[in-house]
Formats: sequence, C-alpha cells, structure tokens
Amino acid sequence: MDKPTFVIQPEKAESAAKQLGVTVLNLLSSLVKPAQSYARPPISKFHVGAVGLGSSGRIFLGVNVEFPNLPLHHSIHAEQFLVTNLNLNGEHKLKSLAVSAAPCGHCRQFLQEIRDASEIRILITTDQNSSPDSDGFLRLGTILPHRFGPEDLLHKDLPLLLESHDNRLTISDLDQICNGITDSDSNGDLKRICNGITDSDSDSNGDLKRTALAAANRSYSPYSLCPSGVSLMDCDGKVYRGWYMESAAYNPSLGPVQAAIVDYVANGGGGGYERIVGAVLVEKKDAVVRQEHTARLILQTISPKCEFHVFHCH
Ligand SMILES: O=c1ccn([C@H]2C[C@H](O)[C@@H](CO)O2)c(=O)[nH]1
Ligand SMILES: [Zn+2]
Repeated sequence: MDKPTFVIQPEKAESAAKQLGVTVLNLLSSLVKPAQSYARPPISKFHVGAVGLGSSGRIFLGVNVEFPNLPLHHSIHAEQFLVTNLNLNGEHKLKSLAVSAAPCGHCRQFLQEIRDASEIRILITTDQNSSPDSDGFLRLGTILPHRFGPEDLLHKDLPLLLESHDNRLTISDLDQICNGITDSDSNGDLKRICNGITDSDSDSNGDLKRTALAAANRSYSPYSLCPSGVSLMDCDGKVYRGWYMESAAYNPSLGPVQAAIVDYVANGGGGGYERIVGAVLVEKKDAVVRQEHTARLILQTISPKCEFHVFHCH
C-alpha cells in the first residue's frame, strides 16, 4: 500500500480535480472513502474520514483514532484530527469539509474556535437528506445555531485557533523539572538518572525538548492560559509534535499527546504506537490546567517502552 498522504498540495488538488472533471471543492467528497481507510478505530470499528479545504488551497485529511485500555474521552474524532492537521501545517483557515458521517455535537463545538466558523461548508457524504445550500454544502452555522463560542469568553482581537501567535515561553536551564524533581535540588547523578538530559546530552533528547517547547509556543489555550506541547520520537529517531488546543466549552479541548499522535498517524508511515520510544511534555510550572498526569497515563498505556520527561517553562 502507498504511504498515506494527509496533506495534498494545491497543484496536486487542482490536477486531480481536472482529471475527474470536478471542482476542487467537489474533490473533497471523493477523498472521504480513501481517508476512512486510514482511521484507527479498534473499539468501535466505525471508520470516520474528514477531508478539508484550507484557505491556501491545500487539502487535509482527518480520521478518528481510538485507544484500547483508555477511557473513550481520550479518542480523537476525525474532525478534530483534521483541524489539528491544519494547525500543525500552519493553515490559517478551514473553508470547507466533507465527512463520512454527521459531525457530532462535540466536533461542531470544537470547530467554533475557527474564525468565521459559521461559514464553514460541510458535506456529509452518507446523508442524502441534509437539505444543503445550492453548492451542495451545509453551513456550520445551520447545524449549530445559537452557538456558544470564543466570542462569549474572549476579547474579539485575540487570535483564534489556526491564527498565528507565539506564547513566548522559555525554559531556563536552572529551573528544569523532570518528573517532579528539579535539577537545582538534585545532585549530578540524580539529574542524569531522572531526565537523562544534561550538558553532555545526546542530541535526540535536546531535539525532543526544543521541539516540545516550540510546540508549546504554538499551543492555543486562551481560556486557561496554560499552554503545553509534546514531542514524540519513534524507534527510527523521527520526531513528531503537537500542542494543546482549547475549546470555549472546555470538554471538547484536545490534549497535547493526542495532537502529537495526529502528527505520528499522519507522518509516521502507518506504524503502531509501540514504536514511540521517547516523549517530552513542556508546560508551565504552576499551571492551573496540567497535562503531566494525563500525558503519562496515555503514553504508558499505548507506548509502554516510551521514556517520558516533563520540563517546565515560563
Ligand atoms: O463526529 C464524530 C462522531 C464520531 N466520531 C468517531 C469517534 C469514535 O471513534 C467513533 C464512534 O463514535 O466515531 C468521529 O470521528 N466524529
Ligand atoms: Zn465528533
């Protein structure tokens, strides 16, 4: 099987549409079935595919991901995967999406974090009775009227999800924390045992830490002001990353491990999570919303060989 492609460049999208004699917009629905084949739903066996068009003309794929031995709320919905995929690739807006089943309430809510969310066009490929607009798409505003969203809680000038921002977090080497032990109160040996990251550090550990910090700087957490980022390394040394994304309604928020798993599923060549052998979480020291315990729980469950370290930033 070909390596799955989760991002399609505009030129490729246009030539594929031309070949099929359809518009790029109509191409979205023809990609839903292939997207569904990449879903990872070992619990429900219900494969969801979501295919979105961004403002750059790129097409993005999303699939649902379920984790055996974890509570269901750790699952990633296809639409959330899609939005994460856009975010990881620096896409600033989602214009349209085609999806294999009607987006659930949680996904409709999560999509509210995108600017002009009500205008997002949605096509449900398995629904013949959805009374769409003349272009064949429903508007998100039509299927989620009376919305509760960012404008209920945030100042209107703040950047929304997918919009550029930098959280300007830094890690001071003196104040590093690993798994609850500060470097400053540990002697040299303890420091080496507890985080393996010292001056004579291997490059891969340094890479993971820098990548997780960079990810935390892109985290979207305007409601708690507790940004966080995760980096993962597979057994070939390839690094993946993701960051925490919040929802105005809190519960639909997506954790940083899930976001990094999106990168792993999209770019890891289709392997299992046991191939993940290293992980770093970066978050604020006294954060009111902390990811450490949940992140450790998820990683211990899906990637038992994974070495996990936490660093605190300012
Ligand atoms: O909007 C939805 C609704 C459900 N699912 C997934 C979650 C779970 O993996 C499976 C069954 O609910 O379908 C989605 O991806 N999107
Ligand atoms: Zn959903």
